[in-house]
Amino acid sequence: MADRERILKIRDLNISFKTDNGNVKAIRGVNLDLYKGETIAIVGESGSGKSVTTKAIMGILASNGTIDSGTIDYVWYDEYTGERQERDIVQMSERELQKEIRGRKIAMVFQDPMTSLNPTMTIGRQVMEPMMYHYKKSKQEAYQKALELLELVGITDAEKRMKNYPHQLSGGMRQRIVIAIALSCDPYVLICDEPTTALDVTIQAKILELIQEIQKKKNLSVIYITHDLGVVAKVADYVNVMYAGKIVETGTINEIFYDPRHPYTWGLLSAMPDLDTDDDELYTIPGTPPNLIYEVKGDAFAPRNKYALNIDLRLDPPTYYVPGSKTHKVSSWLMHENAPKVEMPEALRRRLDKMKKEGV
Ligand SMILES: Nc1ncnc2c1ncn2[C@@H]1O[C@H](COP(=O)(O)OP(=O)(O)OP(=O)(O)O)[C@@H](O)[C@H]1O
Repeated sequence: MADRERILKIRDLNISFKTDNGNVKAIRGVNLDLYKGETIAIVGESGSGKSVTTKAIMGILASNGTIDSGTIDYVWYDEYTGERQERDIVQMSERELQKEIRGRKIAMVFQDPMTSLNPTMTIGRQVMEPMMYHYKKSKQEAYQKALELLELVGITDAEKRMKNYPHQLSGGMRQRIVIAIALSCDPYVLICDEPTTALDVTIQAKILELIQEIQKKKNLSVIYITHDLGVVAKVADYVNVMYAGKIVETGTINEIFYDPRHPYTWGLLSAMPDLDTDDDELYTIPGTPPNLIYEVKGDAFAPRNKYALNIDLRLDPPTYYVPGSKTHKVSSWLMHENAPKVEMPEALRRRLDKMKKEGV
C-alpha cells in the first residue's frame, strides 16, 4: 500500500449547466482519487452526476456546461524523458486535451458499442486510426498493433475481422472492439461507462473479466460508472456513492458492502437485485432526487431519508471519517458524535451477512 501512486486527484469540483429553465448545479463539490493499477467505481441513481464527472475528466462536457470551480489534477510520465508531470485538466486548452488526454492518456468505453463505433468504417481502420493520429504510427505499424490488440481482447481470426464492419459482429464482439480501440494508444486510465448494460448476462461477465485481465497486464487504472452494484462487487477496489452531484460515501469495497453508513447507500444496497433469491421483495428508495435547478438547502437526501435529523434540513453535512478507517468517509450528520445512533435496516444487515458468508 505504501507505494501506491495517485494519478488522478479531483478536488472540490463544481459544474453547472445553463438551461432554459435555469442553471442546473449538477456537480457540487466532488473529491475523488484514483491510484495506479486500481479500480474505482462511481455508483448512484440516474442523474446523480456520474457521467458528468467522468466527462469532465475527459474534457468533453456538453457546450452548455461550465466548470465553476475545482481542480482535476492528472499525473503522467513523459513517454520520451520519463519526467513526472502533473497537470490540471481544467486549465488545459481544447487542443491540449485532444492531443494529450482524450483517447490517449485517458480512454473511455461507452455503454453501447454501436454508438461508439462508426458503422461505415472497417474494424481495422477504426482500431488503427487513433494510433496513426496520436502516435503518428505508419500504416504497417498500426496494422500490426491492431492485430495484437484484437488478439488481446480475445478476437479470433483477427486478420479477417479487421475487414469486417461493426454490424457483422455480435454485441459482445463489438464491445471487445471498443475496448481494443480504447487501448490502442496505451492509456493510463480507462473509464468504463456502464460497459456491459447492453449485453446479455453471460457476455457481461466475460467482458468484465477481460477488462480485469487487461488491467493487470497493463497496470491500468479503471473507473467504472454504473448503477449496477453487482458489477461493482465484482470489479472495484474502491467505491464512491454519488447522490445529487455529491459523493456521499466512499470506501473500500468491503467497507461499502459490509459496513455501509450512509442511509442512501443502505437504500442502494437494499435495492440491489439478489443473485439467488428471486422471491425477495425488491426495495426501492422512496421519492425522487431533487431538481438541481433549485438550490439545495441542507442535506439533499433528507427528504427521502427516514433517518433525517432536523439539522439535515438546514445544513449540508460535513464529511467524516469512519472511526478506525483511513479510507471510509461519509457525508452525513448521522456520523456526528452527538447524533442518535441508528443502525442499518435489519433486512439489509441479514442480506449483507449472507453475501459475506457466500463470499459475494
Ligand atoms: N447538457 C446538459 N444540460 C443540462 N443538464 C445536464 C446536462 N448534462 C447533464 N445534466 C444534468 O446533470 C445531472 C447529472 O447527470 P449525469 O448524466 O451525470 O447523471 P448520471 O448519474 O450519469 O445518470 P445516468 O445513470 O442516467 O447516466 C442531471 O441532473 C442531468 O440532468
